[in-house]
Order: sequence, then structure tokens, then C-alpha cells
Amino acid sequence: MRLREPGVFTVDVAAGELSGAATRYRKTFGDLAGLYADEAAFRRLLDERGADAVAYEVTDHKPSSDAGDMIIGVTRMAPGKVGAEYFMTRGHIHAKADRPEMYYGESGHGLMLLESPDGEVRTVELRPRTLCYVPPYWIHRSVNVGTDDLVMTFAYPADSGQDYDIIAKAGGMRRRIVDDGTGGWTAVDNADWRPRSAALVEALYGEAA
Ligand SMILES: O=P(O)(O)OC[C@H]1O[C@](O)(CO)[C@@H](O)[C@@H]1O
Ligand SMILES: [Fe+2]
Repeated sequence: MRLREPGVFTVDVAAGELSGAATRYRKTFGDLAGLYADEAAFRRLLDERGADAVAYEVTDHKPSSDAGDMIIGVTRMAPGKVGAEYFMTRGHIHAKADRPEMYYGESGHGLMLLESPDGEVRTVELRPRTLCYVPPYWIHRSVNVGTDDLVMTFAYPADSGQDYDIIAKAGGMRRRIVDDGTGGWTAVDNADWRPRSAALVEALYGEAA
């Protein structure tokens, strides 16, 4: 049996990264077209900051994509809004939908927005030292509702994969997280959202249904 070597990494909270991790990717505002309700405000943001400005960045350690292995990393997301809507990640369901995830708040004030295949919605507030459990089958997206960078450590099974289409095909997630008018947040209905068909929901649940 050839074993992998243990790894040790440092969560650099100030930099918002996992120091020593081998892989890094950035999502720029230019990558996030179509995500936000207010398209005019989104175009203004691109004009002001440039399409190449970083919206969020992930550093992670991906030892393999084997079932039973684990991916660990750190996400850093900038604060801000597009119109009234707080900055967010694209969001996804795991390609193997029964795979869970955990997020641990390191700094900033965020939300995990979760949606089940048949359209139930949950929000979990993330602050430093909050550990959020994302159960199998839930679509998840993080939202920065604070005024500083949101930094989170995460871990998920290495064979999970990500399916981004499930959100796009439904016209977005069912709720949008917006400023409540006093600098806090509230969840409002997304008028473009369409329920998934029973057949699609069943296919997602697979043998577990
Ligand atoms: O993959 P998305 O939806 O763009 O969001 C990024 C976040 O999700 C992850 O892909 C982990 O599932 C992390 O890299 C990060 O926290
Ligand atoms: Fe995930």
C-alpha cells in the first residue's frame, strides 16, 4: 500500500489564503455576468473596477479526486454590492449530489445560502468561529454581507465535483440576498426562479430517493 504523505498548511486569515496549498483560482467580476439582478449596476461595477478585478479567490489542497479523500482550502471574497445585492459566489450543487461540505468562518460576516432540489431555502450566518455544515443534496452559495473581506476555510470530499448549471437552468437561486435598507441583509424572492421538474429532482436523489 502506498500512502500519501500528511500535509500541513497555514490559514493566513489576513491574506485570506491557505499558505502552502498548491492550487489557486480567481473569479473576476467579468466571470460573473448574469449572476446579479441589476444588470445596469453590474455594468457600472465593471466600468468602475474593471472586468479583471478579483471577486473571490480560492487556495486549496487537492490531494486526489479519490472517493474517501478530501479537498481542503480557503476562500476569500471581497465585500460589496451590485445594486442592493451583496457579492456572492457562483454557487453549485456537488456533481455527486450526495457529497457534503463544511465551511468555517475565519473573518468577516457572511451567509451560506442553501437551496434544496425541490426549492426549500435556508440561510446560515457565518462569522468567525462559526462552522457551517452543508448537507448532501443542497445547492450552496456564499454571500458576503459584511463590510470586510469574508474568509472561510472549507473541506469537502475529493470526488464531489461541482455542477453550476443547476442554478443557471433554474434562473438563479430562489432567493437573493439584498441590503435591508439599514446595512443589514434580507432574503427576497428571485422573480426569474423556476422550480425544477419532479423528474430532475428524482434524478438528483438517485438511489437515495
Ligand atoms: O465554486 P463556487 O460556487 O464558484 O464557489 C467557490 C466556493 O466553493 C468551493 O468551490 C468549494 O466547494 C470553494 O472553492 C469556494 O468556497
Ligand atoms: Fe461545494
